Amino acid sequence: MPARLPKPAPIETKPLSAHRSPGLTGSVRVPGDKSISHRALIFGLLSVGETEIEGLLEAGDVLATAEACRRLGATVTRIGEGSWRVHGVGVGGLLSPDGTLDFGNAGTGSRLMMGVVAGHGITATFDGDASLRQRPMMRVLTPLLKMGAEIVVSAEGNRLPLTLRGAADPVPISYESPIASAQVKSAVLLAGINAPGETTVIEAEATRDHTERMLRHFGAEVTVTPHGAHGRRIVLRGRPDLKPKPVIVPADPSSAAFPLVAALIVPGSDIVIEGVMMNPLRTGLITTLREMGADISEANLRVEGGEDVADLTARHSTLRGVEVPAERAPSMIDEYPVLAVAAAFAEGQTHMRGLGELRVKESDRLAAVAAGLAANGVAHRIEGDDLIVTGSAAVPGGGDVVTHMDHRIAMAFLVMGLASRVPVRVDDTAFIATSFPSFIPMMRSLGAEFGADFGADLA
Ligand SMILES: O=C(O)C1=C[C@@H](OP(=O)(O)O)[C@@H](O)[C@H](O)C1
Ligand SMILES: C=C(OP(=O)(O)O)C(=O)O
Repeated sequence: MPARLPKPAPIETKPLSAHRSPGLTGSVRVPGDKSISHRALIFGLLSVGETEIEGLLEAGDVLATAEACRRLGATVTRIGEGSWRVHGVGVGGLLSPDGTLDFGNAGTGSRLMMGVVAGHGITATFDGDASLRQRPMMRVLTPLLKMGAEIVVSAEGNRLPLTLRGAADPVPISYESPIASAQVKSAVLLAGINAPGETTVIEAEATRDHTERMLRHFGAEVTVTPHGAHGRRIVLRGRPDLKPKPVIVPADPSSAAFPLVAALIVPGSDIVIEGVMMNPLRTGLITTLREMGADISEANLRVEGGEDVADLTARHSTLRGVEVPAERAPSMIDEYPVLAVAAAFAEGQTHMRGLGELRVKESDRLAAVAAGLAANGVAHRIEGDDLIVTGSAAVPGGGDVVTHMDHRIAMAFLVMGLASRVPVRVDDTAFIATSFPSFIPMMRSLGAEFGADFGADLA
């Protein structure tokens, strides 16, 4: 009998305040990359035999994908901390699951698995929490329907809950994605695995390439060529014989972003974040922070699990506002909430361009960030899809931040409170467990001061 999967912690509202802290010091390793963790489980499902995964992110979003893989026929076993085995059934061997696949808060898990189901002659019902039920699914369903999948039933606007009938013989397509989205690209490629011939995705802006890398790692033939100024053309030869391969998951740069920015804004800080993935399609935040004057250095550059990783040292820095070009957005799409916090502490104006996609994340992040900045006395404005923040080293703070079921909003504003004059309160930290369950204790280990005191008396 396989060991039972750990269940995601029950969600209850957990408010928290972050207080001006002494300099952060010490060395930490943030958990495994969320994007790679989802994909490692899915590729384990799609290969016949045993895939060993080390460093898997054990957080709500990924545990939901693990459970979905199990219901589609894989045996998924936790061996020890971050150490997992997936005994997969292989392409073509998937089963129609009993009951609903519940993806909780996870856009990536649900959309990638829609690609998997679309490429198999099976039927599955997808659901999620109130945040995921709001998120657009047609972006992945449009190409998947062209490949032969059918929507059996769905909530209004083709949102979740949704039942998808896959194609036993998916049609290979060439798809020019109108959105810069690794989830869309990945859904098409995952469906294309079971299609005869070549499935092509053309993206105008290069997005994270973990699916392409993992396809190759598991034995598929993928060619990637430049397309236009910033884009790529990805061609997958269908029906590869995927073979299980060990996966080592590097530390998540999107999680590292929080201690990184905290060290830059809290005076006296000097921290090390070990083994952070430095895939250039994920390092837009580091590029931007350095342009702002951040003291971030890389040491022990090495390759782990097929990805470049480095130990990052970050020290308190005097930051200045910069222009952040729209074409950089895909390489730092999840980092804008915490970049906005860095911008609040930077002298002058930081102009972040092309943030339309932030409106359809776990919350409307453009609106949630703007509301959080307003609550904490930070001058800012939204112009179209741009966010413009006018910062200064002295951020008032004192705000009550509404997190809207969004882990990154919660973590970003807790980071702000570590350096603002008056503590910052967030209404709910429960969703941090979807991507970074150890965030609060890890930040405390560096010297961050949080309280549980949620009330008007703090100011
Ligand atoms: O493919 C992935 O693993 C992800 C892609 C991004 O979403 P989009 O594809 O919607 O940009 C990102 O925001 C998400 O956290 C993870
Ligand atoms: C957008 C995110 O994730 P997802 O789309 O998987 O919910 C995120 O983690 O910031």
